[in-house]
Amino acid sequence: MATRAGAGAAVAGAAVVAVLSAALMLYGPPLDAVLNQAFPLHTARSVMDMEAALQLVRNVVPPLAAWKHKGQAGRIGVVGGCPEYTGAPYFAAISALKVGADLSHVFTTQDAAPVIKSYSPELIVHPVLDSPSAVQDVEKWLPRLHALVVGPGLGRDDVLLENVKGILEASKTRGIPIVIDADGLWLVAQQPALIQGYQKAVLTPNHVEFSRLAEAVLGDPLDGRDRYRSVQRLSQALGNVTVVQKGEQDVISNGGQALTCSQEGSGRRCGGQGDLLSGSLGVLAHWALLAGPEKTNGSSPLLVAAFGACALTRQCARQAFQKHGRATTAMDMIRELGPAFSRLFETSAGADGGVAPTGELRLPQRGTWEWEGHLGLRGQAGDGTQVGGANTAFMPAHGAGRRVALLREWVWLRERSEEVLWKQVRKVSDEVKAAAGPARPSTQRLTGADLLPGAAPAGSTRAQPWPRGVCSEAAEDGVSHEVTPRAQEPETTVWADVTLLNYCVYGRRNPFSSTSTNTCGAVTVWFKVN
Ligand SMILES: NC(=O)C1=CN([C@@H]2O[C@H](COP(=O)(O)OP(=O)(O)OC[C@H]3O[C@@H](n4cnc5c(N)ncnc54)[C@H](OP(=O)(O)O)[C@@H]3O)[C@@H](O)[C@H]2O)[C@@H](O)CC1
Ligand SMILES: Nc1ncnc2c1ncn2[C@@H]1O[C@H](COP(=O)(O)OP(=O)(O)OP(=O)(O)O)[C@@H](O)[C@H]1O
Repeated sequence: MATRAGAGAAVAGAAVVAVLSAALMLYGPPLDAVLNQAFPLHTARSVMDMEAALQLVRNVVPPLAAWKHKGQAGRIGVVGGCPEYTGAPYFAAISALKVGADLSHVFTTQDAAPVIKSYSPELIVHPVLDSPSAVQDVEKWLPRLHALVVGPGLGRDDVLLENVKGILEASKTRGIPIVIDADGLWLVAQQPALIQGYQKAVLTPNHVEFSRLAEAVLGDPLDGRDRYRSVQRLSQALGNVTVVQKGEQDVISNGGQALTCSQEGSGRRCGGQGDLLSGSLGVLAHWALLAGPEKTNGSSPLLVAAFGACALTRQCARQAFQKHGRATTAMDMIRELGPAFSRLFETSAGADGGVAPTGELRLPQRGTWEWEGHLGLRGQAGDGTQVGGANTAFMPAHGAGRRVALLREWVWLRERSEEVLWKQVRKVSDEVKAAAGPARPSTQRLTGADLLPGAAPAGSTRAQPWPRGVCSEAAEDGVSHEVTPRAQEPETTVWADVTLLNYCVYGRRNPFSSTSTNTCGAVTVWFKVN
């Protein structure tokens, strides 16, 4: 697992504010390989471990697509909330939506329901949990739900816990993935048989909840010296349910495999972070099980999902803390879910139509990986000789979404100078021309035929910059293209010391500008981080 410090060391000091797409391998290495490197716990994790595990998560994220209908990306149910705790189920349910579920239901008590509804019109809130017919009321919805999150803000009222017991039994019968957190874990500690052997369950205990479970199930208090072993033992004793022990590092195990997540978070421990995690995990668990071990290279989908949710929560914490410091609350973290998700799990080079995210350049280890990036230019697009001005790219996304992602990619190399970059591009261009003939520029209206399949260097993970035809469709799709105000651009700066390997350029008249001389274009560059 990566430490950001490690990444920071590799990129220290500087200056690329960019959105560059990481052309990572479609499938990462087998999780076993990651796991083998992930322990012992006290060893520092490398960027490669981090990237490998994150890549497995990326593999299970479904593409956004025009042909999909509402609900296909996930319908999640949160069972929890009581008059005292209305925030927790809200945090979990809204997090599920923001991670990408289409619909998020909350099953709560009659008193808590209007309060939770009042927080958000986006949640579907059922005031049923304290009703005598609670189990049947929830059961009616189960066929439509892809995952349940049980416990946030539930409290410990006996009637509610009894109802939740019935809901758990009904959900298990239907094979629904269940994330159990907070007071749901209290219930499990009282009656471990409830989830014994149910391998679609994920438990997400904090320190106290873990100790309680360990005592109940293993008869031991927590062995703080060997968290990995404790988590593994608890998981095994429960029949290989997945356990996520949250803490300074999150330790995840299904009894066989184990993984740690030490993604940089923040020092702020405000309440609600666990709710964000459990709601996010509900969605990721559904996606991962749907994708299956094929997409996780044979490894446990729930382990991968849990890792993804931990990394995401911690990334939200980190981003929120950068903005709000000590004042950070769970809501601030939830607002970061979109950008954090993009940063960790979406790449503009994704073959499945994901719109390019905003975010920082994710740098690989020095000297090891090859990347593809897209550098925008305005001015005379083409052979790269007249560049300057705003550095804006219309970058076609791929696949079904057919949207044009407008990216403002500001690239500074060392001196924060575009000119340095373009000198590099020209230099590489000359080398490429010498070796293989010129890249063919186009300043015409872009059509599929104008796409320049610049030769990817040997071993490139993508054969050509983007699929033929997509650009022309994108240009004609009538989407309105707005320039993102600069102020909204991410301010993250990272240093890239790169060697450019190859590039190709395309350009066309800018259909969104009244100035006839204004062209826009993009260049795909393959480069290596030194
Ligand atoms: N806005 C809302 O509606 C929110 C509602 N929430 C809901 O509240 C309900 C109760 O959940 P809970 O976590 O407060 O109860 P529980 O597990 O009994 O802990 C009690 C005590 O254990 C300790 N302690 C806790 N963590 C620890 C750690 N890592 N390491 C060490 N010690 C630790 C700490 O003890 P202290 O330090 O105070 O002595 C703590 O006070 C539950 O339904 C939840 O969903 C929350 O989601 C937040 C937002
Ligand atoms: N010391 C820490 N350093 C960094 N991240 C942490 C630390 N402790 C917990 N976290 C992260 O915070 C998130 C929530 O964990 P936490 O232990 O706060 O859960 P919780 O007590 O169940 O939360 P809630 O307040 O929602 O009930 C997890 O993603 C975890 O990785």
